[in-house]
Amino acid sequence: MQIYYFSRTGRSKKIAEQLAERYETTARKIDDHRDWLGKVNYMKAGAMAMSGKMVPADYEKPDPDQKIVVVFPLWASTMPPAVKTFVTEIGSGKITAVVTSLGSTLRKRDDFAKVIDLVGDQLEAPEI
Ligand SMILES: Cc1cc2nc3c(=O)[nH]c(=O)nc-3n(C[C@H](O)[C@H](O)[C@H](O)COP(=O)(O)O)c2cc1C
Repeated sequence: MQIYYFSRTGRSKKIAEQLAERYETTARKIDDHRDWLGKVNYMKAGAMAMSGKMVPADYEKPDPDQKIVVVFPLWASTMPPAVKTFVTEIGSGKITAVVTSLGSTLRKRDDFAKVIDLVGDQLEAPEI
């Protein structure tokens, strides 16, 4: 089990770390080296996600023979740009997506091996 995450405010990171602990592995960060915090960056984040943009992303290369789980926040009903990069490079069909959000769910989901929606204020690590 390989657990990856992208997180702006820490909710997805927390879930990834809980899963990593459960499966006795480490949570690996998908890192775009950008600061998405603050109001202006929030707007930028939404606009970039909505337009389907990708940004370069650093991450430890996954072993293709092991299961890949990615925990990430829903941005404008879709993936954050760095997650889109990861999914495009690795192939969505191999990935179980765990999507954290406040109210809505991932719109385009059929390409993933599986999608688990974690919606609301209080999130708990799901069964994978
Ligand atoms: C740019 C942006 C767009 C968002 N769009 C949505 C959305 O469409 N639907 C929703 O329910 N939550 C939306 N959210 C809320 C986040 O998905 C939610 O707070 C998430 O759990 C945050 O995870 P994180 O702490 O790992 O960044 C959005 C947040 C951001 C920053």
